[in-house]
Amino acid sequence: MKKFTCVQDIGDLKAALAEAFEIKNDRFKYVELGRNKTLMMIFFNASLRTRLSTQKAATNLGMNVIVLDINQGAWKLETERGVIMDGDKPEHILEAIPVMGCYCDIIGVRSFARFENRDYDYQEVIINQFIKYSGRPVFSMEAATRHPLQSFADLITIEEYKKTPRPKVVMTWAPHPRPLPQAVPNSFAEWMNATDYDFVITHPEGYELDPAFVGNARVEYDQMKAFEGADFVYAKNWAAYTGENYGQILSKDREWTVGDRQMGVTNNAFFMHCLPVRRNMIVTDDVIESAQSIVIPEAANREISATVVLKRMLEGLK
Ligand SMILES: CCC[C@H](NC(C)=O)C(=O)O
Ligand SMILES: NC(=O)OP(=O)(O)O
Repeated sequence: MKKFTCVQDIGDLKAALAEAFEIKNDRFKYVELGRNKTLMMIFFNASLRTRLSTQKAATNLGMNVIVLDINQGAWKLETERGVIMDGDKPEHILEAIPVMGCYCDIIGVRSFARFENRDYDYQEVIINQFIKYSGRPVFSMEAATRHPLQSFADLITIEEYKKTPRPKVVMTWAPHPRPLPQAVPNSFAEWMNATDYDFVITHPEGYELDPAFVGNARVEYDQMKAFEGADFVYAKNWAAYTGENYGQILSKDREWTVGDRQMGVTNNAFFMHCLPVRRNMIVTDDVIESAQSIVIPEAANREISATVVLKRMLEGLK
């Protein structure tokens, strides 16, 4: 595996899930694979789960780990080519990337959408520069348009908890005080569309995601209707994607906050969220604390999805 940025990069999902459950059963089984190999994790944005679970995954495989928070301690990076660098950025990313590649064997990158220009974000400029110039295998720790480590963990979790072969999975928008990226919902939709689940997306009008990610999913503007008979509810906020509204907050309607009212029309659905979550904006205290909430096992599976991806990258180094 040379890159992991999207569902296609993991290949056959059944094989990937089998590998995940094998590792979950014995997460140190491949501890020799990473001996004297170094993972470098590069964060342009904050993180708790990705930072901790990916470092744990690397130690499961016997790897050394270097973590760099670009905005704390490293030189401010110019990322645009052709810019006369007479401002506050002493280093260009096109030098920094191959230099970082000198000190490691595998690179993970977190670089969120900037919401300044939709084309720039959706061309995935930053992570593609790492893929092109680092000389190392690169995986996404959430980029501008996807979060594959999260979505792989979400799939593992649904497979563990589903009570029917083809569960109804509903991804619902919920309100948030800040404009959040479309990466998590895009990615979840991409992975759900790669399964045979009954997948529905529900959100207020104006929050339509990129059709490339929505695919064949059913879109329902009536949240209660969408929730009817659901087996899994996946809640997430995202800023508007379409046209001039890109990156904007169009609604903070707390009628969309997931509570007992909505969960009451489901098929005793499990509640999921990638975390961090704003309680009583995205979901009520009662729902996220209920027996149906699996947000903690979902977060725990981030260690498993990262271990599978790192294992495949290490195997590719041989
Ligand atoms: C895993 C989620 C990361 C990020 N969340 C925030 C709060 O920025 C997002 O919504 O994409
Ligand atoms: N779900 C997730 O990626 O969490 P962090 O942003 O804390 O890494």
